[in-house]
Amino acid sequence: MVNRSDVLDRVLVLEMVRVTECAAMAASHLVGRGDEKAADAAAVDAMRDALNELAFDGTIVIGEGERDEAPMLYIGEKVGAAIGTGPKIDIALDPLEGTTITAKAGPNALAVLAIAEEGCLLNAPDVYMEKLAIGPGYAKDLVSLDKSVTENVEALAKAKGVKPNEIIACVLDRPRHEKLIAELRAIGCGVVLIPDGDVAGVIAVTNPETTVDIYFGQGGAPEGVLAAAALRCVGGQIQGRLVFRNDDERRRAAKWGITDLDRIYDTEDMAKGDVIFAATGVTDGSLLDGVKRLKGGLVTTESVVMRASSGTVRWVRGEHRRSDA
Ligand SMILES: O=P(O)(O)OC[C@H]1O[C@](O)(COP(=O)(O)O)[C@@H](O)[C@@H]1O
Ligand SMILES: [Mn+2]
Repeated sequence: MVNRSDVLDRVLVLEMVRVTECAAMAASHLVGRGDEKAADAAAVDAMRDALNELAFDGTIVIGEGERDEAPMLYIGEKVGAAIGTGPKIDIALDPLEGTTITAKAGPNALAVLAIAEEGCLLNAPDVYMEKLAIGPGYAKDLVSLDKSVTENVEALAKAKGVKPNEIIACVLDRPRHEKLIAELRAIGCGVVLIPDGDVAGVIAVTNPETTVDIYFGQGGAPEGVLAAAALRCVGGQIQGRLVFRNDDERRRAAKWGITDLDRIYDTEDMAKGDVIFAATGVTDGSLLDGVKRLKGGLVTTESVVMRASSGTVRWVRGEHRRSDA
């Protein structure tokens, strides 16, 4: 028998898509307009309004930044229409993952959201995180951030029954990754360089339709938690280690109760319990198509929503006819 809280949870799954759709449609007006801030602000506004319609007591744990630097959807902000009465939900979000991509009309910009019961999502500070991810079906800890890049590629190649030079790695195209890319190329790996958007980059390792086998490199820690939430639902492994460049960043970590600065977090450490992950494409990408504004005022969206407890993944195509879509 389905109990009441299950029904609520299931309704919430589809409501998540409404939230990411709203953010993606708002940002889509600014695709290719060269204004990252305006695109982000539009997505943030729309996502916050949509979250505030939902019957829960939500707390942002991964958001737009700390209270003094983000006017909305800051870490610790309460959202929802049932604050104090509804179920307590922790929320990790990136209303526009790929602000630069959106400004330049590049690929893979997403509106992203993950929710879980209180305490299930890592309170990651907004610093870099070194990431390593592989798809589903491999032994736990087959690869590790404690091993070298070459050792990890060799271990994965052996498990796949291929040669190391047949492995395809995805890496953010940044000067800080020069050594990493050189090491991958020295083994003969294919390196897919992405301009931005490592949430989609990490998820690509789980998708049989992409050629990507492994994800390497440093990106935002918040994006690491969001990617971990997705991998909890579809399988695959991610490891992350926070990267601190100065004392201010170390202080931020302390503020969120992080004392072991060298800790390696695995998928469950970042997102445990019954996690729900939702994303809507803003621009076309490896995971989702972007928002399309068709003749006659029809607006289409493509979204995905997934749930860790059941492993169900739903692809949702939306047609929006409201004049303000
Ligand atoms: O651009 P940087 O500083 O290398 O940071 C990398 C991070 O920025 C992004 O490329 C884009 O994130 P935002 O659009 O949210 O700023 C993330 O996917 C990635 O984790
Ligand atoms: Mn982002």
